[in-house]
Amino acid sequence: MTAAEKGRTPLMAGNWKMNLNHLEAIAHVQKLAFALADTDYEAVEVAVLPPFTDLRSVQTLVDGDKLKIRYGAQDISAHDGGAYTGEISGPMLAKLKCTYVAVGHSERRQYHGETDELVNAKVKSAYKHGITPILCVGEELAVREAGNHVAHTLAQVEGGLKDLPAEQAESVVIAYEPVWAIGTGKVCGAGEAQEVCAAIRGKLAELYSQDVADQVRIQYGGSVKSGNVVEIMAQADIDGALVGGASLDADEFVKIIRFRDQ
Ligand SMILES: O=C[C@H](O)COP(=O)(O)O
Repeated sequence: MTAAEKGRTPLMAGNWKMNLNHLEAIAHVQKLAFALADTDYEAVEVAVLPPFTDLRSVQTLVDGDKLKIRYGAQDISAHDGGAYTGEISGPMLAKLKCTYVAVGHSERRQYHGETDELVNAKVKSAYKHGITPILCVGEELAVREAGNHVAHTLAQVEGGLKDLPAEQAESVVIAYEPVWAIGTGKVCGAGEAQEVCAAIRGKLAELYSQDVADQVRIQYGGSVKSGNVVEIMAQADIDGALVGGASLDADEFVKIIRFRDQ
């Protein structure tokens, strides 16, 4: 059964990473909104995760034009405020009405040394301020080659959700992103992605309950494009995509969002 058949609304989120200034952000969101005008947002949820500096512009556009595109941030501080130079807090993101925040993206883990413990603190900070975390997990190439990809990813899920109550866990979004497939053009086979996403759902059932596991949306991320999204979205435990590079091309992102039209 696909996500929709299970009652989980697919979430297509564009992670812009460190791309597009606030003026480019406005043009990009306007183009997306125009192209998505007749989209049934009840059937597919659309979100963009721009850099922090774009959030106010995106908020103004979304509010002003009553767009149904949601937005969020790419990171959140574990702290609510204070002497943390360069950090952006949950209260700041909540004030900007962010719906989502990506937490523990592999680029944060790799370049900024984020541990499961810190990721867990950020997940809790997001919930504390009413923002839904998109918890990113996934293995590096060496881990997959050693055959430890499932265990590695499940450990990240468990670490990221540590001590999180079921009422919060049931709304978390988990993005499975094999690191070796990010920005490389090497897409993880849909069946391989499904194997890990099914294991993630199994872990959620073990940590919480089958009911919680059935509610959580699990995205796949890593070189998603219009040419492979249909096969990815046909997998039983994949409920959306976290799209990097392809989300910067409005036409391509729209084709991904409208995967059902293919
Ligand atoms: O957050 C998005 C992922 O890192 C995937 O990026 P990508 O679509 O450029 O491979």
